Amino acid sequence: MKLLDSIHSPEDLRKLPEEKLIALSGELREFIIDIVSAKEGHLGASLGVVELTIALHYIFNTPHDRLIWDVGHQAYGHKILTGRRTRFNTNRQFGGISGFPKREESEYDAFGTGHSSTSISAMIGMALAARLKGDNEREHIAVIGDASIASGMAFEGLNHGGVLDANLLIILNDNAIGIDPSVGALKRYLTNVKKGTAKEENIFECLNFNYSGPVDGHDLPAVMEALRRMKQIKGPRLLHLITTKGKGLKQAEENQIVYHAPGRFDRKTGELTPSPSSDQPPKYQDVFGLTLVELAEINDRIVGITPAMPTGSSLKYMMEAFPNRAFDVGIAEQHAVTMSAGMAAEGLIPFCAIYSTFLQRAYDQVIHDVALQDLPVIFCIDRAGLVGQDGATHHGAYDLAYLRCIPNMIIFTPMNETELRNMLFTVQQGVDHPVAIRYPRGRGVISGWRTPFETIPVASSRELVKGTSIALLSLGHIGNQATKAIRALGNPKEIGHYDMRFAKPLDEIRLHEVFSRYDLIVTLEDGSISGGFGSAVLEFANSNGYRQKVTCLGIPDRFIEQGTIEELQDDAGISEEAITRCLIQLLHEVR
Ligand SMILES: Cc1ncc(C[n+]2csc(CCOP(=O)(O)OP(=O)(O)O)c2C)c(N)n1
Ligand SMILES: CC(=O)[C@@H](O)[C@H](O)COP(=O)(O)O
Ligand SMILES: [Mg+2]
Repeated sequence: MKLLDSIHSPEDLRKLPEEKLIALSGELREFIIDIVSAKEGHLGASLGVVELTIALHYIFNTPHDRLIWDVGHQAYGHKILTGRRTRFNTNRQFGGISGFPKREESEYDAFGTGHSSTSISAMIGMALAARLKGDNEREHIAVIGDASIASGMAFEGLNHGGVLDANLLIILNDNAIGIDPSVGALKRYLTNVKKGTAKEENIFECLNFNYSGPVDGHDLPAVMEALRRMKQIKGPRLLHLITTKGKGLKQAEENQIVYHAPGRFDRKTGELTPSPSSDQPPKYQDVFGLTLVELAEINDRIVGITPAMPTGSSLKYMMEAFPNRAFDVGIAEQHAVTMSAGMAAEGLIPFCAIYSTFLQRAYDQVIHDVALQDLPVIFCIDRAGLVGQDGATHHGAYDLAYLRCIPNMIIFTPMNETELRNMLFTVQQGVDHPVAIRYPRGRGVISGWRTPFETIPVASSRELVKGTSIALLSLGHIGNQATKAIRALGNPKEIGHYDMRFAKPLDEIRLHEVFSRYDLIVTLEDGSISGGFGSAVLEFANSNGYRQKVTCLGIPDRFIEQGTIEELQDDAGISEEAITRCLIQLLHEVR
C-alpha cells in the first residue's frame, strides 16, 4: 500500500515517521501528475510546493492553525492531504471539487482564494480576531508567490502586518515566475538576494518582519527545520523559499509558461496531447493580440498594457514586436488602469488588456482616473462571460453591469472575430471616451478573420434576421448560440434576430424599430442579468412607454461554479438548448 493511501487527513500525516516524508513527497507529486494529465488543471504551481505542503501540515496544527494559499492554484497537494484524495479526480469538473481553496469544501481551506495577493490581509484579519478572543498562540500562515507578493494589496498587508503584535507567518514561495516570468524591481531584488548580492538591509526586515532564508524549498529536511525555527518565534515573520515551478516533471520545469495549466498531456512522457484539429477558428485573445500589432504598425500612438497576463491576453505579440510600447506591469490591475489613464492624458492610445474578473480589482481606477476625466483608455476585456473550469472566482459575469453604470463609457461586445478586429480599428481612429471591448475565453466562429478593416459606428447594431412577432436581441459571441437555436427550430418566420453589439450607448433607433414591430422581446447576454444589457433594454422600454413583455436571458443572481462552458451555460440558462426552450415557449404564446 502506498503511503498516500493511508492519509485521510493531516492527523494521519502527523503520525508518519519523519523519515518517510521524502517518499511521500514523491507519491504526492506522481498523484498530482496522474490526475492533472488526464483531467487538466493548474500543474506547475502545485508541483513546486509539494515539500512545503507536507512540511506545513506536519509541523503546524491545521486546521486550528490557519493556512491560506494565495491565488490557490498551488493547493492541489493540500487538497489531497486534507481528505480530498479520492475526489481529486473531480477537480474543476461540474459538480466536483473546486480548483481553488474553498471554505465550504473543507475546514482546512481557511480562506477562499482565486484572485491573487489576498492572503496576507486575510491572515492578518484572522490573527487579529484570535488576539481579540484572547488566543495568542494560534498560528496564521500565508503562502504567497513572488509575483503575487509584488501586488499592491500584498504590500498593504505587509505595511500593516509589520507593526502588529500578532502571529503572522508569510511563506514567500519564490520561483521567479508568475504565469509568465515575474517582472519589476522586487523581482530584481529577490534575484539579488538569491545571488547573495542584495544590499545589507533586507526589505522585509525593514518592514519589521523576522526574515529567514533563502532556503531550498525542495530540500524537505531544510524546510522542516526552517518551519520549526519559525514556530518558536512569535510576531510577524517571513520565510523565503526558493522553488522550481513544475518540479519533478522535466517538460514542466523546462517550459514553465505552457505547463502552468497545460491541458491534457501524456503522463509518462509529459508531452502535450495535440488538439483535435488545426483548422479551428482563432482564439479571441489572438485576434486581439495580432490585430493590435497590425494597428501599432500604422499608428505610433498605440501602447499596450497587461497586468501579468502577456500570454493569456496575447499582448505578448505586441511585446515582441514593440518592446518599448507594450508593458507587463505585474499583478497590478489598479496600477495598470491608472497608468493607462496617465498615458491617455498625454495623447497616447492605451489598450489595457485585462481579464473581466481581474478588472474588478481596479473598479475605482476605472471610475475615478479614467471615466471621470473622460480619458480614451481602451479596455480590452478578455474572459468575459463564463470561463469554465476556473469557476466562480474567475467568471467574467459582472463587467457589463459594473461598467454600464459609469458615465462616458462605451461598451462594445463582438459577435465574431471580424467585429472585434473592426472595433479595435475603429477606436484607434479616435473615440474620445473610455471604451470597453469585451470578448470571451476561447475561439471565435470564422477562420478567415484577417479581413480589410472597416469602421463600426458607435451605437450601431446589425439586423441578422427579420421576423414578425418575436425579437431576439443578443449581445456578443453568445448570439451565435441564438443563431443555432433559431436554425434548430427551422428558422420560424416569427423570430427576428439582432446583433446589438453595444451595451452602451444602445442603438436606440434600432430599439424603437424593434419595439414598434414585435410583440415579444428576448434579450440574451453572457453577463449577469442584474444591471446588464437586458436591464438596459428594459430601462429603454420603460422610459419610452413600451409595454411589451421582455424576457431577459443571462447569468442569474447566484454564483456559477466550475465545469465546461457548455455545462455552465446550460446551468445559467443561456445554452443553445436553453435558448431553444425559451423560444418554443414564446412561439406558443404568439401562435
Ligand atoms: C488579481 C489577479 N490577477 C491576475 C491573476 C492571474 N494569475 C493567476 S496565478 C498568477 C501568477 C502567480 O504567480 P506567483 O504568485 O509567483 O505564484 P506561482 O504561480 O509562481 O506559484 C497570475 C498572474 C490572478 N489570479 N489574480
Ligand atoms: C490561477 C489563475 O488565475 C490563472 O491561471 C487563470 O486560471 C488563467 O486563466 P486562463 O486559462 O483563462 O488564462
Ligand atoms: Mg512564482
